[in-house]
Amino acid sequence: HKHSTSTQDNIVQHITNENDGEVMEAIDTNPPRGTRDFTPEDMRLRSWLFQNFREVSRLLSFEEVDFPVLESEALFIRKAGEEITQQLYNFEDKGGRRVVLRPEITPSLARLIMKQGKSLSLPLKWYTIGQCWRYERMTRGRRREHYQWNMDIIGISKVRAEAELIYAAVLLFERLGITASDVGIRVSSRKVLQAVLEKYSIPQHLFTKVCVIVDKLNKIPIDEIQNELISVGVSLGAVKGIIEVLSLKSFPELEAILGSDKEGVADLKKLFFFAEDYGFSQWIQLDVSVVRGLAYYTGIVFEAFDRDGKLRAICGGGRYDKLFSMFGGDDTPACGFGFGDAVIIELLKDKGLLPNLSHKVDDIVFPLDGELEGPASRIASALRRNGRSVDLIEDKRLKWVFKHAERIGANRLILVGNSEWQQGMVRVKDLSTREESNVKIEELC
Ligand SMILES: CC(=O)Nc1cnc2ccccc2c1
Repeated sequence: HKHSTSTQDNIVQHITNENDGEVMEAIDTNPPRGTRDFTPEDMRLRSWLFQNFREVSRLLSFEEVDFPVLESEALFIRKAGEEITQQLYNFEDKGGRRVVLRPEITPSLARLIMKQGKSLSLPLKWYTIGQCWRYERMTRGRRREHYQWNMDIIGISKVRAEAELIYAAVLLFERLGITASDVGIRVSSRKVLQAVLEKYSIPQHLFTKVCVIVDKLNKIPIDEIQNELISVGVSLGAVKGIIEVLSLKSFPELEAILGSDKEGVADLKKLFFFAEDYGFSQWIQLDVSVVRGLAYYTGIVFEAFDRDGKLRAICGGGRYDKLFSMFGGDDTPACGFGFGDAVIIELLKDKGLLPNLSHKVDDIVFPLDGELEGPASRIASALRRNGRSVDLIEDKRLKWVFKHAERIGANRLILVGNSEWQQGMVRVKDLSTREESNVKIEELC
């Protein structure tokens, strides 16, 4: 009989084996809360997406790098109240070290650049695809891990770098069949917000906190935003001014408020100018409400969104010229973006753009009776050495083998039979033309 006790996190069933009364614990087959397994079908879709990330990185001459998922907690301790630093998946290891499962990639990248110091010749264009973690109360049932494609350009201070990054994202979208009518990219610059703070003579040290709060616009009610701004020390007049500027959507409006000589406005105008040459003008729009929620952005910031407004941001990034000096390093200009593996898949589903990926095998090799298993292995081995993927079958009935061949979409079914083998032949059924023929072993390729 079964009697099960269930706890929140893992259901463990005690199956009492009546024969010898021994309790055999059945493991909980679910992965840890907020994490996913990838079945072969899931993995084909993920690999297809990641292959596209890699191809775009190659097209833009980015080099692949990688970092440990485990990092020192110190790398992510920031005082700006970001959600990402309030949900650190942190713990103390057996050596008493404070460590985390990284919530993002950029700090690790900065760490490696600093570690390599003068030996690196700038500029660098690096990319990685890595799993990131957060620990949030499961009340929201959100995932605790996702994979992110990160693209970063280190050592270029001009806006051309941001144009390359936005172009990379656009190229990825186009490769997946997504168009500028499906997705837009909101672009702004934190220097615009900085100009507003100066206009209201708000002290510089509030800049990062204001950005993190303002990033929650359109996510939490406007009066909560105002309260949070006031609570960090922004005057009511300045709060009104900030909210007003954030609603601007055109350069004339922006210049009317800030003047056209402002660095932030000039940067954005350059970006929109470059967009013409790159061919991504249709994708971008000025939207001053975009600040992104990470403390270290200092200049242009951008995020891709679905024009139906059903999904969270698809990807996002910006310039972070102060991150290296924050870590005690030189003032190295940098910009980059992160592109998650979850929202993009939801978008592709909504647009009917999910690819139909099946398990591909070139040949199925099947010995028609027991003592032909040796020859069958010999044939499979020769074919594999020639680069063909082979599924060598045994202990199955021929009926099953035919169905299996159809199911996994093999190109050829190679049957090793006695009489044919005596003449150095095998029977080959081409599964696309359905032709059957006897083929010499050496002609099998
Ligand atoms: C849609 C989704 O899975 N978002 C997600 C999931 N896990 C994360 C883990 C760390 C940082 C951000 C994350 C974001």
